[in-house]
Amino acid sequence: MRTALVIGAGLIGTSAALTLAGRGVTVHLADHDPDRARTAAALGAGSDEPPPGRVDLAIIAVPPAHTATALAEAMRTGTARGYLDVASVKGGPRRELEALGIDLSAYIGTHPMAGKESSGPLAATADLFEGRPWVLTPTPGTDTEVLNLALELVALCRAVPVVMDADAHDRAVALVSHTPQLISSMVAARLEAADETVVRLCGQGIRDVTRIAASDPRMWVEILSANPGPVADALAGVAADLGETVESLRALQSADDAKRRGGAAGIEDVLRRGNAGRVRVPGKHGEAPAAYETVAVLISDQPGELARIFADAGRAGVNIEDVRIDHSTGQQAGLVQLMVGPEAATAVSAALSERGWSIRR
Ligand SMILES: NC(=O)C1=CN([C@@H]2O[C@H](COP(=O)(O)OP(=O)(O)OC[C@H]3O[C@@H](n4cnc5c(N)ncnc54)[C@H](O)[C@@H]3O)[C@@H](O)[C@H]2O)C=CC1
Ligand SMILES: O=C(O)C(=O)Cc1ccc(O)cc1
Repeated sequence: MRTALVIGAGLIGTSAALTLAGRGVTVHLADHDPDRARTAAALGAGSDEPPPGRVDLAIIAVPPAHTATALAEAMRTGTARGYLDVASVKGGPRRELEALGIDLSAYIGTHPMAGKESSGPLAATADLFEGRPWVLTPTPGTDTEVLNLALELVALCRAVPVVMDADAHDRAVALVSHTPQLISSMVAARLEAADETVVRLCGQGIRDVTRIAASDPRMWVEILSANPGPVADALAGVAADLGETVESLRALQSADDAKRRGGAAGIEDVLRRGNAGRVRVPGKHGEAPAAYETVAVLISDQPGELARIFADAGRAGVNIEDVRIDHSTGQQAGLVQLMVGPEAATAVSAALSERGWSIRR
């Protein structure tokens, strides 16, 4: 692929454009808000001038409700050899395109399983898709050349291609993405009216559970509106667990021993099923989840502290797999949790202690 046109210079479009531009592809950026295309161009994601001729690949990265019309318009003008979209739902946009009576052989629906709670070009990063699944939904009518262009994009982004049927994709993301978004929002919504003295006790657990509650509601209304049935089914499963858990908790307040035992068993059951589900969540590059060890290091709240820890761990030859920062309210200190392979935990603790860091294991 030598040339690409990205339509929709937001988080996903600009991230793909940054990656392609960094790998030598000539990228053009378009957005119905010209400021967005200009910002993406200023970040090094390509040019905000229209392409001089036909490009190899047009990437449509606009909100789901606008995806089919943006695709149809680009296809009508013959902008590219191949066309793909990245919308979070796949069945709806395809059916809309079919209803418009357009020849879909040059189109493939795709979905990178990577994103963020923030949107727009300023949130984009060139490594957003690295190691993440990128779903491709070819049909028997998809041109091989177009499938190959999509595979090339996925490879350039160092993502992992996963071929699926569009409707199977929508049922899958209802469970692993759309329902979690709603649950995260619902947990965070409980905090809206909570007293400040309560909110200041928030620790890492609620931060983890509510990160995606910061996502753009308009975008999510569009995503959920395009996948309501599968999401309602998945959410009904959660609602059943919620109902049973409330009953178990009420039983724990009973004066009757047997009822209390039943309540504890109910709670234990949902927690154990949670453990069993959690171990199935794949690790960093899609492989089985790694059992990392956590080394917690106390840092003072000063510029450059994190860089010093990383440099000291690097000097000890240790690969940091993941990192988390706990800020203590009202204190000029925080706890950095370094996730490392089990074989590296002792070495990194020793090396950091030697350099004067305070370790909490
Ligand atoms: N945000 C996320 O984490 C993920 C989003 N997606 C999908 O990627 C697509 C884009 O999402 P984001 O980049 O997050 O949104 P965004 O809000 O950051 O960017 C969307 C851009 O499209 C532009 N736009 C809207 N309608 C347009 C039109 N008709 N023509 C040209 N430009 C238009 C907007 O001005 C905006 O700059 C959506 O379909 C979303 O479902 C896929 C994976 C992850
Ligand atoms: O922020 C995260 O971790 C996400 O998982 C974001 C996300 C949002 C929408 C998608 O269609 C795919 C991924």
